[in-house]
Amino acid sequence: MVRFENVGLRYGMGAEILKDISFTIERQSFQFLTGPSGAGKTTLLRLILLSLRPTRGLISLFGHDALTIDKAGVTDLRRRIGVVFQDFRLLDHLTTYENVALPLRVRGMDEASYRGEVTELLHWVGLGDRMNVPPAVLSGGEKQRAVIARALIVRPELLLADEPTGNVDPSLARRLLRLFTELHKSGTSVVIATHDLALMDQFDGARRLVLGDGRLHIFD
Ligand SMILES: Nc1ncnc2c1ncn2[C@@H]1O[C@H](COP(=O)(O)OP(=O)(O)OP(=O)(O)O)[C@@H](O)[C@H]1O
Repeated sequence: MVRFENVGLRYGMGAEILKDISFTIERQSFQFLTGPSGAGKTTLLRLILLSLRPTRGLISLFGHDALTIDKAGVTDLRRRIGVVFQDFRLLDHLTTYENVALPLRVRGMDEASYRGEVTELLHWVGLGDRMNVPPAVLSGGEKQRAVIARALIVRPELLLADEPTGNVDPSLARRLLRLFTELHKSGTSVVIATHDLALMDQFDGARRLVLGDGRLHIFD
C-alpha cells in the first residue's frame, strides 16, 4: 500500500536527510521505524502522509502515484490514514469524547451507532473518567492517548504513529501497544516510529525499518 523508490529529501538548501530510500509497506503489516534522534523518522512519516514532497524519487500510496495527484486526491488518500503525531492537535472547544468521536461525526454517522465504541476505546486508553472534560485540562500523556483514540476509532487502512508511547509509563505503553496490535489483526498496516528498544523487544518478530546516515536498513 506504500511504495518508495529511490526517494531523497533535503530541507531547503541543506544536505540530504534521506538518500535513496526504497521500501514497501504491505497490506496488514506491522513495523517499527527506528534510528537515532535526527535520523529522519518523522520526515519519513511525513513523506508517507504526503505532507512533504520528496526532492527526488517516486512514492506511491494505495496504488496512486502520490506525486502527480491533485489536492483533492491527497485529501482522499489521507482519510485512509490514521495519524498519531505530536503536533496533531485536539480541538479545545470540544470534550475529549467529542474529539475522539469527531472523525465518525464528519463521516455522517449517527451518534447512537458509535457512542458505545468511543466510550469503550476511551476506557481502554485510560481516559474513562476524562471523557467529558476539554483537552486543555488533560496532561501531556492524556492528550497523546486521546490523539491515539481519535486515530484508531475509524479503523484506518494505515496507521502512522510517531513516538506514540513517549509520554506514558511502561505499563500503559504496553497497553497502547496491544491496542495497535489488535488494530493490526483487524486489518490495518501499522508503522510505529520509536526509540524505545524495550518496547520493540516485546514484539520480537516485528519488521524493523532502521534509519541511519540517511539510509534505510530493513530487518524482516
Ligand atoms: N522543517 C525542517 N526544516 C529544516 N530541517 C528540518 C526540518 N524538520 C526536520 N529537520 C531536520 O531533519 C533531520 C531529521 O529530522 P526528523 O525530525 O525527521 O528526525 P527524527 O528521526 O524524527 O528525530 P527524533 O527521533 O529526534 O524525533 C534533523 O536534522 C532535523 O533537524
